[in-house]
Amino acid sequence: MEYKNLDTLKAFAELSNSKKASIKELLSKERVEKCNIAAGGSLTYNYAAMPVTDEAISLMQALADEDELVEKYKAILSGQVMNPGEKRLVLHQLTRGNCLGTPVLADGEDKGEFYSSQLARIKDFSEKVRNGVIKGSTGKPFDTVCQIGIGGSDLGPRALYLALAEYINNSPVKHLNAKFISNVDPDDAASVIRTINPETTLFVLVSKSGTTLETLTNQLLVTSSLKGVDPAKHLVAVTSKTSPLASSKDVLDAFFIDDYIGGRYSSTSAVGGVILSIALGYETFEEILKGAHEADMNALETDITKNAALMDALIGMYLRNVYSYPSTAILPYSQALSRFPAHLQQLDMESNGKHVNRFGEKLNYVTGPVIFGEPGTNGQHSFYQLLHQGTDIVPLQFIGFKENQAGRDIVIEGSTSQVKLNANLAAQIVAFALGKNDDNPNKEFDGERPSSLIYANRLTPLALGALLAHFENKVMFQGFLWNLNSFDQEGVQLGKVLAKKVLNGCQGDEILKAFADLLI
Ligand SMILES: O=P(O)(O)OC[C@H]1O[C@](O)(CO)[C@@H](O)[C@@H]1O
Repeated sequence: MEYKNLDTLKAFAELSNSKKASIKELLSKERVEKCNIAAGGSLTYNYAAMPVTDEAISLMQALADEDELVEKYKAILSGQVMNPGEKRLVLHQLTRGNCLGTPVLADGEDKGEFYSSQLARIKDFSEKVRNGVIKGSTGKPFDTVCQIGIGGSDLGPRALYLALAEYINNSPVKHLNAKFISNVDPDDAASVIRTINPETTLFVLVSKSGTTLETLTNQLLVTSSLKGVDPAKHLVAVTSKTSPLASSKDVLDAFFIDDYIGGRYSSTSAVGGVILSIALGYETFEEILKGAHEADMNALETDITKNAALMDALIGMYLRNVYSYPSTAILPYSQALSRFPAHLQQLDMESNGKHVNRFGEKLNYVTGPVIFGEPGTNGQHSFYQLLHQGTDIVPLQFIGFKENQAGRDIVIEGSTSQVKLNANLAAQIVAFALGKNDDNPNKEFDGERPSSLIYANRLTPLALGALLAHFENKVMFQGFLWNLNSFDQEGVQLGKVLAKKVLNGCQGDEILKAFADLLI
């Protein structure tokens, strides 16, 4: 859908060209207290340090209304085809609740029913593994679960597990160690196999397509290493019903994900549900789903000052298309979120790193930004020099929590470590925004570096679910704004084809062979 009329976009552009807002001039105590949006799942999104004036906000509201962004979201939720090319539905939000209250039927199947039946199976299976009813082939209960998968079959589930491991350790809920194998690099699998006891480890083989080279290779590498056990009793599959894996006899059980759920949007399906329920308890996974559903409900707000994901999306587009900033940094001040930026790289860059619109027409505007990031305060000792004094301005997305997860802390020089962490977070937001004058240019900070902050009291399963869904919905709204198909990934296919060509001897492609000869 093109914009009904381009006045809003033109006004948007003129606004920034003619009178670029200054964060230094905008920022105040009152603005910090005013620019908060409840995002669901105990999260709050704060945009006080973004260069958006009231005028820009009213233009963004007009753009959201003109482009019918919430209506498009409702169309997705009700199972309408959004992508003309693929005739595919986009149903990942349905895995955590039914926002519109009506079941989504696709080819006659009640998808809500399918998802709840899969959840029931995950609950039953994970409880039996955790309480020793389901044991390994030598009769020992499982104490470790290991996911074999890559991309969306690895990044989201791994990020969510790492985000809650310490939280669970500091709770009465039993914690089964989870490990992850993803890369076809044999050292990846070796580094995990060396640390596990085959008799007490259950492997979760995750591949929606059931054809991904890395995952199938690792399945054989792992099962060939399992001495003294029957591999089929130590392996479950998570795949689509239409994949070759669905009918494999080499697995103890199989859980299914809907064809209409993209890999990078699949953490709240069985792709994340099986391993998270076995490792952290089904109730923990249920809380993640609850938080994600609350964020999905928040994303239905038509008033952008009440819709955190939509405001985040609009500001992101403003900084990308009007200020022409090429990248965005995700900076969680929480070591538990160490792999969350990596998950968001796939979510954002594989969704909106596109050069044609939904109708296959070449675009004449820029689309998805480069996403990178590391937890704070570590990033401060790594790449913050460029963020503060580099020649490129990089929009920043901070994430922070008032309390830690492990419950263990120490007071040194009058403050706890958690307070020191958040003192750095608050300081960085202000340093980026306001900078510092200095007679020595090398010590001068221009400021005017835009940032947002998502915060909550503590990184709980509920907050984590909402955080996951917030970014999924932000990326979805930006895809609508850029008129893209955010739910395919043609850009990853060429590399796979050429890799297969190398494995088959390069078939006369001398440049390909020249590089292959350097390495093989
Ligand atoms: O789950 P599968 O089908 O093995 O795919 C793994 C990943 O490969 C991709 O298809 C391409 O990177 C991702 O979108 C997906 O998450």
